[in-house]
Amino acid sequence: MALFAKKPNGASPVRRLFGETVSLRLANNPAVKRAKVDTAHIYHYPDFLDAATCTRLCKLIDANRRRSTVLAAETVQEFRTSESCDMDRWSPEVRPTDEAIADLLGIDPVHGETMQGQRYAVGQHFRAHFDYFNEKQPYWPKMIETGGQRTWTAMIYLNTVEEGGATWFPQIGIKVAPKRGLLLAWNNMNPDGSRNDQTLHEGMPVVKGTKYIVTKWFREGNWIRE
Ligand SMILES: O=C(O)CCC(=O)C(=O)O
Ligand SMILES: [Fe+2]
Repeated sequence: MALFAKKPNGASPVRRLFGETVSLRLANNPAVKRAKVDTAHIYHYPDFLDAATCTRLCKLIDANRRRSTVLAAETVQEFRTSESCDMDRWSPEVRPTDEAIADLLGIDPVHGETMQGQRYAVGQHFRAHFDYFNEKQPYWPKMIETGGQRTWTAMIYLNTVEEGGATWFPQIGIKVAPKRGLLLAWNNMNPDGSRNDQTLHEGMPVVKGTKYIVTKWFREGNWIRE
């Protein structure tokens, strides 16, 4: 059985299994609530991260930020206007949070990409996009080498934004306002392991204040190589 599916909609047993096992684990965690939609698996965990850790991670992002990028480079200027930084998983400041996210989801940390910190100033945004990869794009062979398709996304809001900056899922009508310590996680796949286009989402422009988040994407294969 090929690990990386060739079917047009991307359905695969590996992707299906990630959906099932992680959903089951989250459903059995009393601190976690599932959003009331049928067409995607989206979960909230309020106060997942304590205030002191949130503040430390914000400072780390401030110290290391650079202009954010996207894979389809031609649209970068207006598409994702935030600043980002890679959060070194082996650093003592990052590692406990990085591993706590993987543990919450029950995913072996080797599947997790390097966690990304993001900072949005007033007016900055991340336009509607999918976190899963488009397997028809020229970048896909490179993604196979680094662990294949993205399955789950987990993000944590590191501060409460005065106004704006919500994460909006326009297809399913969910808007999540940034709240310090809140973790949001969703499966980018359907239950059969195909790509779920209902997971389209946007980081809306910040209206007042600054927004800090960390995002962690999990791959179907190994991101970390021996
Ligand atoms: O900023 C947000 O609310 C969304 C961020 C996002 O979609 C991502 O990092 O993939
Ligand atoms: Fe995203």
